[in-house]
Amino acid sequence: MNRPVIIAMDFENRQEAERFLTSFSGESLFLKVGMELFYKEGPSLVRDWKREGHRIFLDLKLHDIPNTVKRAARQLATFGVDMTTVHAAGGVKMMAAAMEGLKEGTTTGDLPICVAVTQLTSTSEEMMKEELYIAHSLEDTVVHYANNAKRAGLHGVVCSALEAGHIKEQVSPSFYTVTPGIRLQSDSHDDQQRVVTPVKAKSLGSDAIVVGRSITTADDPKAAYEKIKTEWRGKE
Ligand SMILES: O=c1ccn([C@@H]2O[C@H](COP(=O)(O)O)[C@@H](O)[C@H]2O)c(=O)[nH]1
Repeated sequence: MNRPVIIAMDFENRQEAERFLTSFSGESLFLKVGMELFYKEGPSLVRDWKREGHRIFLDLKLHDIPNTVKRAARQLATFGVDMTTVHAAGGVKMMAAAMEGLKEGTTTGDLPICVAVTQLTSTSEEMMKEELYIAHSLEDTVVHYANNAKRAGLHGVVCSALEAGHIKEQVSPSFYTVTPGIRLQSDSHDDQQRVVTPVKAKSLGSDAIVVGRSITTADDPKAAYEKIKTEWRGKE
């Protein structure tokens, strides 16, 4: 996969999302459908966007007992998505169950890339220790969860680009790192804590960036997307 910029389609409904897509006039994009849009529009939206030539990252962050996650993953695999998520906090058995479910449900033979959320990019070191009561450093925790994800047979993790290099070093250079929390220098951080620019994400070695509001709320979304893509990939 060629260093994608994945656009987080955090819209209230299909109409708003598709109004946004008109700025891209038929271009094939990598679109992340999260809980808000999926709970409103369901699998038909995902199938339609796939048919239109977009790649789909269905980001539902499964987190439950292994049997429930396996059964949910089996259903999810039938949508033909390109990438999906579970929470690493569910443990190795839960993540392995998700992989089993995806394998059972995949009808085309193309298994979606499954990545585990290590620590949300809205979590700070302080919050992790004081609220979540995790006694290790944020970086050690992220790397530990990434190792668990590898043991469970997942393809990679969701983390901040700040941790991508350590994951490559300590888990595997080919372990896929998907990194949200991307902001241009001038942007507000909003609710994100571990934030980097596209240029920095590139230098830190992340494989894919996820960008929502910096594109979706920009005055000119297409221009914002192109600027981010150029910073992230360099001129093509
Ligand atoms: O740790 C995580 C995991 C997922 N996300 C998702 O990425 C986008 C980021 O949106 P921005 O508007 O660019 O902040 C959003 O859909 C999150 O659900 C994340 O941010 N951090």
